Amino acid sequence: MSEDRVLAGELATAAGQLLLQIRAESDLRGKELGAEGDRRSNDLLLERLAAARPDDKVLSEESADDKSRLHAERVWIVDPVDGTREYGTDGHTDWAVHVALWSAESGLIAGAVALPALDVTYVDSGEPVAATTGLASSALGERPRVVVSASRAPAFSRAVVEAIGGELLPMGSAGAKAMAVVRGEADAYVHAGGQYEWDSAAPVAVAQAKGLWCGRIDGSALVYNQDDTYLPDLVICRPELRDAILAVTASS
Ligand SMILES: Nc1ncnc2c1ncn2[C@@H]1O[C@H](COP(=O)(O)O)[C@@H](OP(=O)(O)O)[C@H]1O
Ligand SMILES: [Mg+2]
Repeated sequence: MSEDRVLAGELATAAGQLLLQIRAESDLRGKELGAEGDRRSNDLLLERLAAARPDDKVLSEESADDKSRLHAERVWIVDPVDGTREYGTDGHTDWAVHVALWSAESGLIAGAVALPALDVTYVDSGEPVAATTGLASSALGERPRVVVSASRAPAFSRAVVEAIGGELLPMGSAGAKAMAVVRGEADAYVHAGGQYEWDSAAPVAVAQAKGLWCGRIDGSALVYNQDDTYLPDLVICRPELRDAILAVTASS
């Protein structure tokens, strides 16, 4: 595995452990805990990236946007806590830390998604694999499961599950939802209505390496390190579901 991928995995895991510790030791809950976790996880990621990769730029949800990244060769795209709402709520495991690396030459070249409450970090293998070997070995179920935001499910959610004869599974965090598809617990993740580059960069890097199809709801490519970091919609799904899902989402 490339050194960048190893670093992405180490940083996401370390930030996740810090977040677990903060949650265990703090009396804060809700938005206050989310804000504290965001700030301290961001500090850890920025410090460790500055030490390990001093020449690279960083785009973080929790930092001022340094536009020099637009001319950089390599940009780390990080979300210190994804699923902030769930992190602040007792009993939730659907929150994540995202660390991705984008290069001007090749787009996303490394990605790690830590799910600290589940004690697991997913790192993209860097080797594109066939869908049949990369995905969970289970065949597509009779009723494919579609994960959607627990608080902001897209308007087309119901139409998507009707088109594929599936069922909806609400869940927090873009990273947690994408990794549910990577694990084979779900078959697709659809989102629309708002999101930013840091919400999807690392999850997409991992999901693509697993042979999942990733793109916008109109079928176009997800493009990162843009001036405007708003990237409001995406589909991550088993390739065999792509056409049926896009038939609904592209016309919505
Ligand atoms: N309509 C919207 N506008 C902006 N961001 C959105 C959004 N819907 C979801 N997101 C962001 O996408 C991430 C996953 O959301 P959800 O849990 O609802 O699926 C969250 O990231 P953060 O927790 O990092 O803010 C959330 O803020
Ligand atoms: Mg996020």
